[in-house]
Order: sequence, then C-alpha cells, then structure tokens
Amino acid sequence: MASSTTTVTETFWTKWSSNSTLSFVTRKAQNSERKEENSITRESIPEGFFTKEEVARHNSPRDCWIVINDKVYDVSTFAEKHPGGPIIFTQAGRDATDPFRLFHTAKAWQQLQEFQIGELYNAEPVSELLKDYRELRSVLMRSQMFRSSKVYYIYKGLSNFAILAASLAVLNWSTSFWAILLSSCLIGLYWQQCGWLAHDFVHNQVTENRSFNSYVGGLFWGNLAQGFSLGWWKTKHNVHHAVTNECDEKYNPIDPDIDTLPLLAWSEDILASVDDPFIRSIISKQHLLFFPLLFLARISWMYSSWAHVSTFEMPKSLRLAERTCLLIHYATTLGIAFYFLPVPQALCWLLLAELFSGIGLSTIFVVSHNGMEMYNNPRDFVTAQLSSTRNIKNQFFYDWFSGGLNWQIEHHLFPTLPRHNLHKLPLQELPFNPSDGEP
Ligand code: HEM
Repeated sequence: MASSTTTVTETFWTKWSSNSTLSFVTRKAQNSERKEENSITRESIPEGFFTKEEVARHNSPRDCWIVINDKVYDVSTFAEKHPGGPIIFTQAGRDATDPFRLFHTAKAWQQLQEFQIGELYNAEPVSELLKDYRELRSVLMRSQMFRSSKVYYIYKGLSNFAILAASLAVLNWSTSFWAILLSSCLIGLYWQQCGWLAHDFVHNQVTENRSFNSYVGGLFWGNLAQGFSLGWWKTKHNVHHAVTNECDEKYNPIDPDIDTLPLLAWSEDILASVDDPFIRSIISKQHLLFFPLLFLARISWMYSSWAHVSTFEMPKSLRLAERTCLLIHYATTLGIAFYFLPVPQALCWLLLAELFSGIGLSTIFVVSHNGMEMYNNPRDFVTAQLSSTRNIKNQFFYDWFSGGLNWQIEHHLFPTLPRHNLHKLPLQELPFNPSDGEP
C-alpha cells in the first residue's frame, strides 16, 4: 500500500514542474469549448441543468450561485449568514469544489444539500492535475496525516515561553544598549513565533475541535500573546487562501494580502489601474519604500486588529473576549518595558521589538507569494495555488523561523495539515489505513 501512496504523490508532484504548460493547455481547451457552448440555447438544456455561463452570471452577494462537484447551489439567501463570513462571495458564479473542501466539516457538506438547485450541464471532465490533487488529499486523510501530534504543539507552546523568558532574563541581567537590542529582538521573535502558533490553531491543524482551536488557541496565542485580532486575521487569511494573489479585471485585489495600494503595487497591471499621479509617484519609489515598510508591518496589523474589534459587526461576547485579550497583551508588554527600563530606553525597546517582529512576519509572506503571478483570470484551485505560491528550500533554521511556512505550497494545498507533517510531503512512505475514509 505504501508504494501506491508514493506513486500518487510522485505523479502529482511531477506535474508541478510542467504546471504552467498544463494550465496554458487547459485554458486553451476551455476557451474553444466556451465558443461551442455559446451556441447552446436555454431550450436545448434539460430542466434542472445550468451551463457554466449561466452560473457565472450569478456572481454577486445578493445573487450568488456556486458549483460543487458539478452540482449547482443557490446560496443567495445564505451568503450573509454563512459562519465563515464573506469569503463565500469570492466563489460567486464559480466552481468552488476545492476551496469548499479546504474549510469544511461534515456538517457543512450536509447543510449544502439544502441549497442545491440543479446540476451543471455538459460538465467538463476534471483535469488530471485536479484529479491527482483530490486523490492525494484522500490518501493523506486515510493515512492519518491530518491528525496532529499534541506533544509537538505542547513543545511549540513551551519553546515560545522559553523565548519570552530569555528576553526577560536579558533585561534582568543588563540594561546596556546591547542587552536592550538583544532583548527586543527576542521579544519580537516571541511574538512572531506566537503568530505561527495562532496560525496553526486558526487553520484547525491542532485539534479537531474548531471552537477550541479558535476561541482558546486563537485567542490565547493570537490576541493575548501576539496582539493580533483573531477575527480580523482569520477572515482575511482564509480569503487569502481561497483566492491567493487574485485581482479582479480592474486589478483591485480580491486577495486582501496584496491590497497594498497606494504604497505598493505588485504587478504592472495593478500599477496600470492607478490614475492618480500622486499615488503613481509614491509607487515609483516602492523599491526604496519596500524594506522600511516591511519593518512597519506589525504596527499596521496591530492597528487593523484594534480597528476590527472596535466595530460592532461581531457577536458581543466575542468582541469582549477579543478586546480583553488584546488589552492584556498591551498591558503586559508595557508593564515589562517600564518595569525593567527607564522611560526612554523602554520606548526604544518597544519600538525595536515591533520593528523586528514586523520584518520577521512580513518577509515570510513576501518570499512565499510576492513576485509570484498575480492573475485576474480565475483558474482551477490547484493551478491558482501553484502559480501564486513559492516554497523555500528547507534549512533547519528557516523551517523553524518561518513556522513551517517554507512549505508554503503544501500548506496552501492542505491548510489543515499540521505543521509537523508538511515536510513529509511529497515522497514519504505514508502509514496507510484503508478503513479511514474521507469525511
Ligand atoms: C452552501 C455553501 C456553504 C455552506 C452550507 C457552508 C457552511 C459552513 C459551515 C456550517 C461552517 C462552520 C464550520 C463547519 O461546520 O464546517 C462554515 C465555515 C466556513 N466556510 Fe463555509 N459554507 C459554504 C460555502 C463556503 C464557501 C464557498 C467558502 C469559500 C471557499 C467557505 C468558507 C468557509 C470558511 C473559511 C469557514 C470558516 C472555517 C473555520 O471556522 O475554520 N464556505 N461554512
């Protein structure tokens, strides 16, 4: 059995190398098929069937159809009540089969049935790439690869506290310039590492209990330890996973992580969408602004977090929990600074810690996605991920420093796969239990 597993993974990974050709060929084939479909009239389609083009016209929040496994669903009445929030709109008028699989439990698959209105007419056969991806996913499920090691996550939590303790120990030992520099660097690292741990919880990698992951793991490691809002980050990050590096045809980002105008534009097409001469002049300096801005990332994200928990859109109890945890974060950080250091040095320590943590977080994102393709022609999930996501060759330090996100492609294809299993893809011989099916 193990050898068949290896074959599936090998086949899938081999195709990555020829992916751009594959996507070009697939697109060409789709275009010619589209021309043929245009000649199809509504009368010639059996009752209960819809063409891809018909589905694509229902592409707004109030009129939202999606396709999953060649079945057509009208989610217009549900979209605003969706527990995962507005991410559902990113799939309006599209085939959402693979993004849907990323995020949901059996409960959502059941609920989905309520919304079916028909089936896709003349559904195209699934590409070999997608077929392999889906097969690989089910192999990983049957091999228990989505089960986390609790020991690993306890170790991660404890090792984060060890970094915090080291930072405090340095301040306790000396308040010299070098000690302040080292301690602020360590606390910045602590926040960054807490961020990766919150990331794992919020992706439901750590336990199967989703409420525990978000409201215990996410609130503790995200809001309290790291100082970012769970709700703000989760909504933004899940959308980033569903439509990585995607812009609309007017080059407005759909992926919020590349929504950096008026400071940075990630492609010439995005730049071309900017008319304002003042903004163009700022962007023309982006090669100079780029690295300083990366240092400021954490300050900007803390601002967005507080702005998020100040709105009244979230449930009252969650807002209270998020705010309380954020306030504890601010109070403990200020408390540490002013307990150990006089005011000017304390302020320097705080600023340096924010800057170090900012660059530590943002560089991981930059190397993983920026400089990869930005696209406005929606394509299948796997092709989209492969064209917009980059791995960094594993080194022990970088693996640890980046929270395992040097395996960014694997992470994007399987966001709920625990961090400690990412490096086992693609060629590892997996333990295989044929009795465990896909949920
Ligand atoms: C009729 C269509 C849909 C239904 C019935 C549905 C239902 C649900 C349900 C019940 C949950 C709570 C978690 C769970 O029990 O699985 C959920 C969460 C979520 N949904 Fe959907 N959903 C739909 C479409 C989509 C689409 C198209 C996307 C985007 C690709 C999406 C993204 C999410 C996300 C990101 C979450 C949050 C997951 C988490 O808490 O970790 N959903 N959805």
